[in-house]
Amino acid sequence: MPNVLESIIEGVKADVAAREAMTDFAAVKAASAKAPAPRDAMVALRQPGIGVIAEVKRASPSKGELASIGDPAELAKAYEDGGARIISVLTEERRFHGSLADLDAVRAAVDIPVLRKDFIVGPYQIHEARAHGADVILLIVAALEQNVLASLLDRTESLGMTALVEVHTEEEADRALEAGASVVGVNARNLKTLQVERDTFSRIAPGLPTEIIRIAESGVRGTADLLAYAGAGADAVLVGEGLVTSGDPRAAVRELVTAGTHPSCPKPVR
Ligand SMILES: O=P(O)(O)OC[C@@H](O)[C@@H](O)c1c[nH]c2ccccc12
Repeated sequence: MPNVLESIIEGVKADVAAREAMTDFAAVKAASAKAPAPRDAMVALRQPGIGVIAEVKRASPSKGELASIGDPAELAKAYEDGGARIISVLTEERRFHGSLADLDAVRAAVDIPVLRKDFIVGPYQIHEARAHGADVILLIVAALEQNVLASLLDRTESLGMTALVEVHTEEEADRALEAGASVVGVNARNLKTLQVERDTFSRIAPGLPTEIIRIAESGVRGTADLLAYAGAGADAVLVGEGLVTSGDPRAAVRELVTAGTHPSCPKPVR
């Protein structure tokens, strides 16, 4: 039996193959070269205080449908108004009900950097992300062989984008560093079991070199969770479900941003 991550990736590969049959690699590469220059996510992430990366997330494999998002552009604008530093857009279709159309809509609506959140398996999706205006790409260590991870990271950076390299274990964190990651995301949700393991971040983050930007992913429902991650050394938190189910995403982001920039909020040690 394939685990959840493996079965998601199987679907993603089939979807990429279908898109590639319509628009070949050379064409998507040419489109990525013509896209307006990427925004600098590192500058956004280095602002003082704990940043909020707010996610446009319609559904998840663990919970099914989370929110009916009629207008992803409007949601992204609310996040930006609320003070988010980066907008994450899920583009995986089968389990997360996202799309490249969502990415396009968000890109057109906001000025801050945009993250394409998907299960990247090859260079095609990186050029595709750039062609659709992405500034940041998620690379999931657990989904990639080491040499592939390193080459996708290089390709992301050579296109002027930033890679958020996602890990769940100390071994994966070592692989992220070995590949040359500068931004590491620790996902509290284990993508093989879908369980949220709350101490994952505090276990892994202290072992990362001080210059690495650390993002705490998943399980943030309110300011107490943000402050706990801040205390464990997070530079930013990535929040999906807590915002899309809040009823008032602008206010929900604002509350997190206020807590993350308050003088009493623990700061990363570096
Ligand atoms: O909805 P949450 O618990 O706030 O989590 C957001 C984000 O961390 C989660 O969507 C995520 C983290 N890494 C991923 C990789 C693929 C898909 C989704 C994810």
